[in-house]
Amino acid sequence: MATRLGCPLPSAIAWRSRRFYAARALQTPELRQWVEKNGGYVSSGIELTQDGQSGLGLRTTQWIPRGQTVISLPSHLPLGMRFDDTRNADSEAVQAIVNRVPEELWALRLGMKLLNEKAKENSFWWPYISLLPQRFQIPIFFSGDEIASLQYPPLIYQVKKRCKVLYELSTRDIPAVLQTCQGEKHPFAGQDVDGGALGWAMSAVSSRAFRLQNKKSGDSERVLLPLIDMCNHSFAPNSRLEQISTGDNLDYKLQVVAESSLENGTPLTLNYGALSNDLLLLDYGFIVPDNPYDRVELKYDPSLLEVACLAGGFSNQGAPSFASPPPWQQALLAQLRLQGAGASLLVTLGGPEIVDGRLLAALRILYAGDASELRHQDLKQLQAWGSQPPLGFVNERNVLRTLAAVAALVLTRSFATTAEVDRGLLETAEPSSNQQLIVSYRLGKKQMLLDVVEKLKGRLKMLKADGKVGVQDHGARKGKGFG
Ligand SMILES: C[S@@+](CC[C@H](N)C(=O)[O-])C[C@H]1O[C@@H](n2cnc3c(N)ncnc32)[C@H](O)[C@@H]1O
Repeated sequence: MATRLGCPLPSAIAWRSRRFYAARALQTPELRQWVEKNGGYVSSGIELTQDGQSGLGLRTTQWIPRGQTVISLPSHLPLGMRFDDTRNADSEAVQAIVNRVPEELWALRLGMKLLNEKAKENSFWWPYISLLPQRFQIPIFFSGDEIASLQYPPLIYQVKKRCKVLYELSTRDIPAVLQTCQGEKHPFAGQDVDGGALGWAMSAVSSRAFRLQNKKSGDSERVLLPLIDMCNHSFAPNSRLEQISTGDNLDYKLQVVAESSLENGTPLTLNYGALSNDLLLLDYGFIVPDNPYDRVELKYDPSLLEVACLAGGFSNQGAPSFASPPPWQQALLAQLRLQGAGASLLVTLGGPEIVDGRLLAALRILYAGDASELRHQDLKQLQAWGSQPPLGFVNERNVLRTLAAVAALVLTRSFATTAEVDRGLLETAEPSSNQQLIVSYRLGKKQMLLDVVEKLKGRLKMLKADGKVGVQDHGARKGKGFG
């Protein structure tokens, strides 16, 4: 079982029918016609294209003015859960299977619907479904060795968790439901729904679904948007998705609108959301270099702080007691939710804030000699950098040194290769290969930690350079104190 976890999806390709292998790009006029025939609109100024890096995409074939609608879909074209839809009602078996899928694996829930539609090749959505990619370069399809070579424990944990759920569903839960369905009642035309098929369905949905407001229930739901989902991602997109109410009833349409004027030949891009590289890789199979939403996650761990404190130059004597701080410090750590019931120990390094505010505040508190030092501070101030070190020069110096050592320790403890080795590997990796994706991903995390160390060292230098820093102006602060 342990070895299968890395790759429980052997037959993703075998599951697919021969007809399914037709070149996707060749079928794209059919998709356009299908959208138009079913009440949608597609501007004559856009076309589908293909490149080696991001697959299919949409591109302008003429100048498009800002604000122009380039695609419009009526509300019956998106493919969502919609079990009440009588036209393409799911069988009881599919509903029974979906009910066994954990809620957090929403993509798989919707994917089951997709598998059901796919089995009926004459389904309403077939012109769209037949264009979905045959394979996905996402970590649940990586080999065990490739998953291990991601090197970053939080992501490896997530990948293994997904693999385990898929494995259990496909070997235990789904067969239990399907063995009760024979002949015409079989929702997938007698085909096994194994880990490969399930993994395919989950990947198809996780890499393409959009979150929309359900006008009837008011809830948000994830749906697949034919043709619109051919837009690739950018954090600085040139198009936006709009959900527009039509008339007085609850009906709506979905539109892709040009955010700026677009020159001929411009790829249409949408923003998939404020997603870290972990989520982009897990769900979509790509990463964005210098992603502003990416962070390195770690657990708030007193023993790590202890080692970092010593590595930062503190002697054993005089070092704070990280594992069992005095009660006044414990009370503040609890307010930061780093201790006690309801604690949330996940903290981050990287991003514009350099380190998680809670970790910064915790260290400032732990290095404070006694509660009176904090009486003119509030927790909000302690979680931010500000122009002055809130608890004085010595406290801030200790905090910065310890944080830099934490980042360096995470770098050396978590990752089996150095950034330098990874850069060398990238020079020889095949473009668009799993190896290139994996090494780029882990190198991004390492670079982020190296940047954190550099930024903290920079702050340390500035702290020394400014003679005034460290003189606490207690008189200037009023109220809000908790000391
Ligand atoms: C919603 S689909 C977009 C259409 C897709 N390119 C296709 O071939 O069907 C999302 C997928 O497109 C690719 N993609 C989108 N934006 C990308 C980007 N900025 N860089 C690399 N790949 C991207 C990824 O494979 C992702 O899973």
